[in-house]
Amino acid sequence: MQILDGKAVAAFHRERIEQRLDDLHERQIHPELAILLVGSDKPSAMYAKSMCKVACSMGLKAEIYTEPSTVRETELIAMIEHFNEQPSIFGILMMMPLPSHMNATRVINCIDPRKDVDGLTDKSIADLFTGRPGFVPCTPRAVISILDYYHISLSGKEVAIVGRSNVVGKPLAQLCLNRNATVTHCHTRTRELSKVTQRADILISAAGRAKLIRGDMIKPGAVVIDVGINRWEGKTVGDVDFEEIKTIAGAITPVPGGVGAVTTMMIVENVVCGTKQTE
Ligand SMILES: Nc1nc(=O)c2c([nH]1)NC[C@@H]1CN(c3ccc(C(=O)N[C@@H](CCC(=O)O)C(=O)O)cc3)C=[N+]21
Repeated sequence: MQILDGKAVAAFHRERIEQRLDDLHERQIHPELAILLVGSDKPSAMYAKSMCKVACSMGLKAEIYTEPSTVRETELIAMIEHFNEQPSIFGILMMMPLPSHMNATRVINCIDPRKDVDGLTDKSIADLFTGRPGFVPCTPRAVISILDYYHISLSGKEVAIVGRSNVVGKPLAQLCLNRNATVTHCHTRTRELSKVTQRADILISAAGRAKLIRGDMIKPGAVVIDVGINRWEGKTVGDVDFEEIKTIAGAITPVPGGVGAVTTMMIVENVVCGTKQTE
């Protein structure tokens, strides 16, 4: 069984992105990333922290703006509008999910699409769905980027995606379709989930539930991509029961050190390199 090493993938992209950032600095352009963290969602706090660490290590200025979950929607929108107007800010990253008392769609769509580095606005979503250039959400991009690095083709493959969030599951299905995969999209109401997952050549779990994917759910030799971030006995684990599947799967991304490690690099790339063609 092969470990798909996210750190190696991130390192592969790092040099080119740093070069681009150096070029900008030489031209006296100093891009900044504004990270908005609302409430106390653990994965979001973890992401914000590693995002800052990676950005700083590469010479990209990144700042976390933390607000309590009780912050008013109007106040949050005012912050976004301020970032929209500030020329030094190239990217605005809104951590999801937002507290339930807010209208997340309304808040997100206040982000200037030119600064929407995580591809969350309606404009970015429409661009992705119709194949126009635009910002693509970074976690799904990280998944594709890992498959590309290891030369795992999606074309004609049976792909099962578990989880249908707007940040991960839905855009990921679109990216896999663009690569000519046959996509089955599973979720909490899917009946006989294991029957569907057993068919998959590539199984991607983004459900956010520890030990959801067990050994008897995968096809021998399948590629398993674990996007989950969960706490289990004080440790960070994915959705996949690693011990159970390690003798059955052909390849797997670990948590940590898998998809998450690449996601942060994709954000930096979006901030310093601008929009990408739909992948
Ligand atoms: N708009 C938005 N986009 C997201 O992509 C998004 C989000 N909101 N909200 C929260 C989740 C969570 N998430 C993580 C990404 C990277 C790591 C990460 O860097 N993990 C490293 C280090 C983990 C560690 O410190 O142990 C690793 O897996 O190797 C973690 C979590 C992105 N999310």
